[in-house]
Amino acid sequence: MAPTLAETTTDSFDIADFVINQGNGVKGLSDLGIKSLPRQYIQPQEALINIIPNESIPVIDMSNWENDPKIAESVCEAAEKFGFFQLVNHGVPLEVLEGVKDATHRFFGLPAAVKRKYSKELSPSNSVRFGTSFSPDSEKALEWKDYLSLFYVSEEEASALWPPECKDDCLEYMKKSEILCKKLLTALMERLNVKEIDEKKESLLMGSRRINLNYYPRCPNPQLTVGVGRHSDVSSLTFLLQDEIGGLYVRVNEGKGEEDGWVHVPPIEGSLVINVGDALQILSNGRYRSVEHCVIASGSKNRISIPVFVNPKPSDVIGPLPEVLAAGEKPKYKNILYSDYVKHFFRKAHDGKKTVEFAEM
Ligand SMILES: CC(C)(COP(=O)(O)OP(=O)(O)OC[C@H]1O[C@@H](n2cnc3c(N)ncnc32)[C@H](O)[C@@H]1OP(=O)(O)O)[C@@H](O)C(=O)NCCC(=O)NCCSC(=O)/C=C/c1ccc(O)cc1
Ligand SMILES: O=C(O)CCC(=O)C(=O)O
Ligand SMILES: [Fe+2]
Repeated sequence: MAPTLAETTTDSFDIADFVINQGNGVKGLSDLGIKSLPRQYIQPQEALINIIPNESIPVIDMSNWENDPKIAESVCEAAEKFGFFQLVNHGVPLEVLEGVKDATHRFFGLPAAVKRKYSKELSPSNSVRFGTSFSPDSEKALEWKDYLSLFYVSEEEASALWPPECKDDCLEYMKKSEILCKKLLTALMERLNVKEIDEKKESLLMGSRRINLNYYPRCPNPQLTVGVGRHSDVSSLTFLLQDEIGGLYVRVNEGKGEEDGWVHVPPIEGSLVINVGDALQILSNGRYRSVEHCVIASGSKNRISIPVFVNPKPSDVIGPLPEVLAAGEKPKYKNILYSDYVKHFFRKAHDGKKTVEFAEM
């Protein structure tokens, strides 16, 4: 039985057990109507960020992509300079975006006992996982986020194992965003002198995909905690769909002499946020940048976001591409097995851009 509000303010109530083990998540806590943030969620001061107003990441209109080469150029420039941009008129149908947002609300609206069936301990497969926070065993403070993470192996596996409340919408979104993904990667590769995406390159760039459904419930003291701590993604590219609430921040001006800080990514209806991940930073020998970002939950509303991580295959060895090194550039990264890289990322708490040190020469 769910605890009463009075019980939640006493030490006799085991927050971690309620949130993590019983599958209630932070949604369960928030739904209880707690008035202050439990101490387990209070982040150390250094996790809190300096927000820069009046700056933003580029917004790129793709309507004339086929006829105007400047649009591809602005994508590549944004990937070099910011590692983050928003796309409008990107060709993924709006009803598909709405469908996957509705599916996310449907999934998180299920009873805890149903969602718990997909937890690490009970899930029928490693490719389906419901959880809370990022890496609860290794974090000093927990994160204010619940998630469902679905690794795509095949249509058949997804049909058999993904939760029926969301599988069709997730698959449709992944299918419809693939065309866009190929367009962006082709343009990004041309700039690196990679003229053709052959089978091997296709595997390195988009050999595996994972979709996460993120749920950040209303939070009593959002300034004291994080929805997601500062991190860069380990993907090649991430396609992020967010709802209208806002709360995603991206680091700008790091090491550039200007004010180092974080800018908000304002929700734009129908848009997709694209960011470069560590795998593309490594493949491009640092030319495209995977940039730190984090999420602050809302004090008044429940927020959802849906990233699709487009990645190398777990069995691929990644390192700087030969085309990039052809002109004599020194490699900044060694060759590493991609699944080792991802395991290293998942084993620790979020720690900004430290993951990539694992691949440095
Ligand atoms: C190494 C993987 C991830 C799992 O392989 P496995 O053989 O099933 O290995 P394990 O089940 O032993 O999982 C390794 C560790 O990763 C953990 N893990 C296994 N999936 C998960 C999971 N979705 N979530 C968070 N821990 C997990 C898992 O709990 C385990 O930790 P530990 O038990 O402490 O040893 C394998 O699927 C793989 O190589 N995948 C490559 C494709 C891939 O998933 N790429 C990552 C794209 S995700 C990305 O860019 C960003 C994600 C992200 C996510 C949340 C954020 O807050 C921010 C960013
Ligand atoms: O919720 C968001 O806006 C971003 C989430 C994120 O960075 C992630 O899941 O990797
Ligand atoms: Fe991320």
